[in-house]
Amino acid sequence: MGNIFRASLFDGHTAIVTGGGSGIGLAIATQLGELGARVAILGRKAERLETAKATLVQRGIQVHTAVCDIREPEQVATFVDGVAHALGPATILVNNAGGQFPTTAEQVTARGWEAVVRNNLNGTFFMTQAVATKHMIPARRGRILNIIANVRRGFPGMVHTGAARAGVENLTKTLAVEWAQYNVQVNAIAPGVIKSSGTDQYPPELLEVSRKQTPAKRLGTPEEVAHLATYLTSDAASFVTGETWYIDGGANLWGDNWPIPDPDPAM
Ligand SMILES: CCC/C=C/C(=O)SCCNC(=O)CCNC(=O)[C@H](O)C(C)(C)COP(=O)([O-])OP(=O)([O-])OC[C@H]1O[C@@H](n2cnc3c(N)ncnc32)[C@H](O)[C@@H]1OP(=O)([O-])[O-]
Ligand SMILES: NC(=O)C1=CN([C@@H]2O[C@H](COP(=O)(O)OP(=O)(O)OC[C@H]3O[C@@H](n4cnc5c(N)ncnc54)[C@H](OP(=O)(O)O)[C@@H]3O)[C@@H](O)[C@H]2O)C=CC1
Repeated sequence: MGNIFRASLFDGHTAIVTGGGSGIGLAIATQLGELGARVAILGRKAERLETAKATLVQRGIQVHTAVCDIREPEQVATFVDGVAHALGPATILVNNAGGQFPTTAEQVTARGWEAVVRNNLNGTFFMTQAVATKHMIPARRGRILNIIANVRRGFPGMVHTGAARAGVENLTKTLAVEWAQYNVQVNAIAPGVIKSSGTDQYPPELLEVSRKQTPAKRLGTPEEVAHLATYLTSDAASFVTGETWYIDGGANLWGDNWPIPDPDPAM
């Protein structure tokens, strides 16, 4: 599918896309950049960022990259200041960095729980607070978009990420209200199962179950998520705030979210 948006839509904007070095984040960074935004991406792996930067620059996009772990507030502050210096204050923030691993609730260790909650909930808040206070609130202008997951019916099989993403969904509502006075809109996207560099790490049989459980009978693409992100960060959505937008081929309405093991017959 081609791009339905106006080429100069984001002229004069600076967009931060966390985790913009791969998958959904890179698709969003590409689309915002192709529509005129200057783009800043971060991640933990320098090599991944360099490869993504080359792709974006090849498309004529002005890019800033820096290694940053969103779980560390000092690194976040340094990154956000670096963006202002390199590209100007951010008008758009897409909190896309995150992830987890499949586990039963009985088996998850304290360190595993903490790693996932820190990544998805703490990291999103640290980045949001820094960008809003340093760039958006002083300018009285900003769009924040949080990428979460399908948590409508809990997240059996990934209890840690379900709890963390539900936290981000609630954060989205709270900040939409608190920051409406500053002309900062805050929304969330809940993707279903998307074929990406992220899900390529999951066992193919799990993804096949998800495909069958999706009414559309296919997985989504990063570009489809990027189209929704473009709408929600554009002026077309200037009266939209505090909402979570599902993009999942109907998956949240039907079928198992993610397969959980059958009961152990010995128990
Ligand atoms: C249906 C929708 C599908 C959604 C798809 C997507 O989201 S696609 C996107 C997918 N993309 C992503 O998910 C990318 C981002 N995700 C990540 O970087 C990791 O998943 C992370 C969030 C755990 C952080 O990692 P990190 O390197 O900072 O963490 P760390 O090394 O410090 O580990 C801390 C503790 O975590 C535990 N533990 C860790 N891994 C596993 C495991 N596989 N197995 C079991 N346990 C695991 C372990 O207890 C460990 O403690 P230990 O044993 O060392 O004492
Ligand atoms: N694909 C799917 O089906 C779904 C994905 N999602 C979510 O969408 C987002 C993008 O996923 P996707 O593109 O598929 O997967 P990827 O694994 O490709 O993307 C995750 C990105 O986040 C970065 N990242 C992870 N942790 C940190 C951290 N602590 N600090 C900075 N950067 C970090 C990674 O870079 P690096 O490793 O270099 O740090 C990577 O670029 C994730 O939050 C994911 O959980 C939600 C629902 C479904």
